[in-house]
Amino acid sequence: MFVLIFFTVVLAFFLYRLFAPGGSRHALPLPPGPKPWPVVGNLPHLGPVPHHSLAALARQYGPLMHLRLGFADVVVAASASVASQFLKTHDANFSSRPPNSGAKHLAYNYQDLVFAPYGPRWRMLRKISSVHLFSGKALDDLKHVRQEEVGVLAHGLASAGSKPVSLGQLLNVCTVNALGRVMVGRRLFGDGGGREDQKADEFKSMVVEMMVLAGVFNIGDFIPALEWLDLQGVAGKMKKLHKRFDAFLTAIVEDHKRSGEGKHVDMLTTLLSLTDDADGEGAKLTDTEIKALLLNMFTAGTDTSSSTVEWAIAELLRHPKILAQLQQELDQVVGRDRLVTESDLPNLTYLQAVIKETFRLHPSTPLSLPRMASESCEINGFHIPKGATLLVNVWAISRDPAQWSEPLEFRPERFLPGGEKPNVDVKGNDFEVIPFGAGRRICAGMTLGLRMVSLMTATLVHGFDWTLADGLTPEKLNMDEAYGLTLQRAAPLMVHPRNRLAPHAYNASSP
Ligand code: HEM
Repeated sequence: MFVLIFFTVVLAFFLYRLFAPGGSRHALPLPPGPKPWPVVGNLPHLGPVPHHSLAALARQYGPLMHLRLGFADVVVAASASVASQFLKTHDANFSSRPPNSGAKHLAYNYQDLVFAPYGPRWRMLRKISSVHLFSGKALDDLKHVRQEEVGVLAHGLASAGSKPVSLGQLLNVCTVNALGRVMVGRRLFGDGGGREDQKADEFKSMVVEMMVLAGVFNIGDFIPALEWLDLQGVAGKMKKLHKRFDAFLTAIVEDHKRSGEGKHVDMLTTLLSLTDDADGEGAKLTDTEIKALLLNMFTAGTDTSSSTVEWAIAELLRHPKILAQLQQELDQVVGRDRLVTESDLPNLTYLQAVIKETFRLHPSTPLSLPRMASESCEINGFHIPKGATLLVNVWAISRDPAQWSEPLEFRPERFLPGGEKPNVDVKGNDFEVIPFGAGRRICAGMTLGLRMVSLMTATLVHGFDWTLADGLTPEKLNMDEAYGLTLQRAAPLMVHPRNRLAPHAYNASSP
């Protein structure tokens, strides 16, 4: 076995040197970067938390770096201006994603929206989700669903009693149920009221496992000759996890077909009813494509939003003056007689600054999602080879001291009039803070994500005072990040809520 592996790697290495993607033979140089090791290249440089290691490397080699991971060319953007070169000036060329084991084993072999190659099928899937889920009209039509689910969360917290609550877990149930009602016409878990629910715990752990696996730099993706060996066991774990997700999604789709189409007004009914010539949307979707789309929404759309709110509350607990100022704004605009609604959000200026500042310091996907160069091109005088993977270190960009004063400080005021970035938003226009990415493949669910994150944060801050469990003081709160494609807290936030509104405000009208 050892001899076989040895010769496979050596052969692959020499074939690679022979047919290497033009970088070294090109007139322009490749961007600078750390010297790669033989065969594995710069994989060892990535360390346990790649966005941290890549940020440190960028300080040494500059905001546009070239790495060789195994046999793959990888370029890393670590400043706002370099990111805008890739995602604005050269966006069309970087609108596909590189092949990877996650797309193959977890996302139904690229049949989903997140990993679909840029082209007609991606356009069709993106259009379907834009029209039925994310358009202004679709979002407004379903705003009562989000408000009801956030109301159920507040009701559960108001009756939490003396036991501490795991805030991230409850927020996750809230986002999954809100999305579940929109996507498949029903809640997926329990009553959403804050009691423990084994199925919900299991689902969250599946999503987190998916993000952890998808975040692993899998050797087989970068050294194809070694793919079959699955050295880190990643592909094996992905296949097992895929079976669990598939069973979960198949049950939902079959149940929906059985319970009679036309009864529900939800996205799954619409997807099942599309025909080949359906209203210009292009094609009938197969059951696999439908399951892949549901999988995207339930994974890309839940943990990202709920963990952002968990980070926001953790920051506010560490900054009591900012928390008090936000509560004051909420009391002024909403009063103490009812919960926040989505219609209040445009009137909550300080809340918006707090949300932006949370996204700046804790972007849910710190390395965004990878893109790929469809053709070779020139950026800032460097050669970017065809097929190179692009990583945008959005985490490093939004902590860049060249752009932000005291970048590690949580200071929402920087986004207010008179602050250093009064007109900057997080929607992909201002490259110094791009938590949702930018360009053609910007997050499809950005508007929904922003509304959910804002509504949940506002409701938690307005509805409750908070203390940390086990007598922990805010200064001692662990703010470490766990490893994965998404930015989880290493230690879940355990807290005690204390009601601050009139008792009737918490009486959620359960649908
Ligand atoms: C806090 C909330 C969220 C954040 C920070 C976030 C972040 C991101 C990022 C960085 C990307 C990659 C963009 C790029 O390549 O430039 C992405 C893609 C995507 N997101 Fe989100 N996301 C969030 C919420 C959601 C929600 C609520 C949904 C759906 C329910 C969603 C669905 C998607 C999909 C489908 C894609 C792939 C788009 C494509 O490839 O065309 N996301 N998201």
